[in-house]
Amino acid sequence: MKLCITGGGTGGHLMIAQALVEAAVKDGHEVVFIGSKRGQDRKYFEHHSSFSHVYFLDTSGVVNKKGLEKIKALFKIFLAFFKSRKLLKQHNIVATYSVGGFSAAPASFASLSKFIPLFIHEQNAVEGRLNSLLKPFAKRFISAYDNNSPISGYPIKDEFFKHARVRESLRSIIFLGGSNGAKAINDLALSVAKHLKKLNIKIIHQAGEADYERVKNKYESLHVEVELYAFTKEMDKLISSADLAVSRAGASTLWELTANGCPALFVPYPYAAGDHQYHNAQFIVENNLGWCERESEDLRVKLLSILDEELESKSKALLEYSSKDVASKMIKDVVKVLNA
Ligand SMILES: CC(=O)N[C@H]1[C@@H](OP(=O)(O)OP(=O)(O)OC[C@H]2O[C@@H](n3ccc(=O)[nH]c3=O)[C@H](O)[C@@H]2O)O[C@H](CO)[C@@H](O)[C@@H]1O
Repeated sequence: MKLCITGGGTGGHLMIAQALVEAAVKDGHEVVFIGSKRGQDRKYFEHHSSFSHVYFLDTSGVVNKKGLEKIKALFKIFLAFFKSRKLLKQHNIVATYSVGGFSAAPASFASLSKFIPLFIHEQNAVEGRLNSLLKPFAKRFISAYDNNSPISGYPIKDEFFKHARVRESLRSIIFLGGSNGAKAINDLALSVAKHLKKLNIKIIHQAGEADYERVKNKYESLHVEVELYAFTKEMDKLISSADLAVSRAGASTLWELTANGCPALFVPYPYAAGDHQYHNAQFIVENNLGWCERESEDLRVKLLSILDEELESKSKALLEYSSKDVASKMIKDVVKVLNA
């Protein structure tokens, strides 16, 4: 099968594209990527990837623009739409998988215009604008938050499953600020550091590049030992070694914690589009799998109350909730739909 994967902008979308291309190539399929010159698409796939061909078109976001800027962005998408149509024809593409983001627009519309089946993966509990627009025309709309989704679960790396374990007691806690770090989570960690030391609870902390030095100095002045990172490539190992997490509610991190069985207090990024991080976290809370508190609330009080909570039942429930091999199931599903 010759497949096109389209979309990107941020790591959240591109990680799904990566999981899908790896699963497709493993099954012997050929995959082409159509993304944008803007955002992180190039950083992810320009030099090393499993795609047979990668294309970065001249597109930019539309949603947050006004007036002339919006018209310019729409016109670029219009031109990229024709370019995408040519690419789909040139590579004999039989199906397109969109992972969302503005860069998915040209190839998604081009696929529909050529009656090439369109599949969509939505990462968040609140649908992105483009995904909502395209949903009625898609063959499949995959979402980990929708119990009626044809495939359940979220595509994440196997490593998080390999080291999964049931948490029975609280001996270590990990603070996670997402790819850029989060000042609110850093401040919370510092405000409870001495208390955690007294309770003999080890602290692991990913503070982000921008706030790293400040956080490091503060821990030193508090005389609290900490395993501190600005950014880590060993997230699976760090999460596995923790019994509780305090984390932003970006989709990948949330599902990585779930797959690993690590209960978490989520502190959503308040400015995410459509407040989607809050709704991602609410999904966890409603299913009794973890906790969520807004940045504006008293995070310290909330966290201290969670330290006394029983972790085992939540950890077990998380493990039961997560599904393995989701990317592979998504690729096999495309083949099934095409052969139906
Ligand atoms: C600010 C914002 O709008 N972020 C959005 C962005 O998330 P963003 O990509 O920032 O965050 P996610 O939590 O989805 O993913 C972060 C990824 O980076 C990894 N990581 C992070 C830190 C580190 O030191 N090392 C490391 O490897 C994590 O393990 C995870 O795999 O896209 C997601 C999917 O659409 C959304 O849910 C998020 O709301």
